[in-house]
Amino acid sequence: MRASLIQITVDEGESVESRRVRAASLVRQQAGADLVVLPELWTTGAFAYEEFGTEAEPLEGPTYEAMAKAASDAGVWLHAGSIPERDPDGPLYNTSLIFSPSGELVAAYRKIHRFGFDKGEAVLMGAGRDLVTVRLPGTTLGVATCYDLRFPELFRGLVDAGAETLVIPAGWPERRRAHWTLLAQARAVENQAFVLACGTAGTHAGVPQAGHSIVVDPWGEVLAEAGADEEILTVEFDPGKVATTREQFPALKDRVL
Ligand SMILES: NC(=O)CCC(=O)C(=O)O
Repeated sequence: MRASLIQITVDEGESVESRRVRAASLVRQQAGADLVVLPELWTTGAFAYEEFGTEAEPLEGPTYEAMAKAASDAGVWLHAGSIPERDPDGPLYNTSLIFSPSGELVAAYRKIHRFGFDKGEAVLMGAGRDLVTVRLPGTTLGVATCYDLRFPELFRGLVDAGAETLVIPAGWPERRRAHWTLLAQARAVENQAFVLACGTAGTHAGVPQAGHSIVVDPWGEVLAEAGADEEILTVEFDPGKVATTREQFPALKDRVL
């Protein structure tokens, strides 16, 4: 399976519309990949709290339209990262969109753990409730978003629902880059699953981004890691390694709780 993680730059020097057009073009350039991944809140920036309200879109808004078309033009499964979603009957949500190679929306995931403690996303957005998995030929994706990475019980739930490849779009800051790498490897090892974690480059709202998108295999080996700048991280992996790792080192079977 070939996956491309698009570590796009998110900064104030580019308009949301221009970045949307550029992201769609980058997705189209990945034709031939099986799965393409974009980061969290790449239209606004994950820390650009003041823009969440002004740039929020309905689920089937401009980013949905652009990404559905890009997925079908490229013929790829697309985890299009997340958007600030405006629910007509409720609050904003940090919502990930996943498209099939024909451009159909196959899943939407509203981020469960909101970041910011008593400010930012934690107060501006509502919390999702539902775990989301997506069946692809050869593997089942389990999806989570950025701060979710710190909550291992969410990933256990995804594994119980059949997840073998954990896809985590993020807008992780440089300040806590060591946590990002460590937690990505931990989630891979403890769940004996692939982890595909895609961050952003650049600086927005004064927060330098870590970049360093990473792909980890079920044994915890780092298969590929990006630098800090905009980059397409492409990796080939064998989804069958999840089953062999779980068979040869059956720690998941020893769960007591
Ligand atoms: N956008 C986020 O969820 C940021 C998470 C983060 O900075 C952290 O967990 O540290």
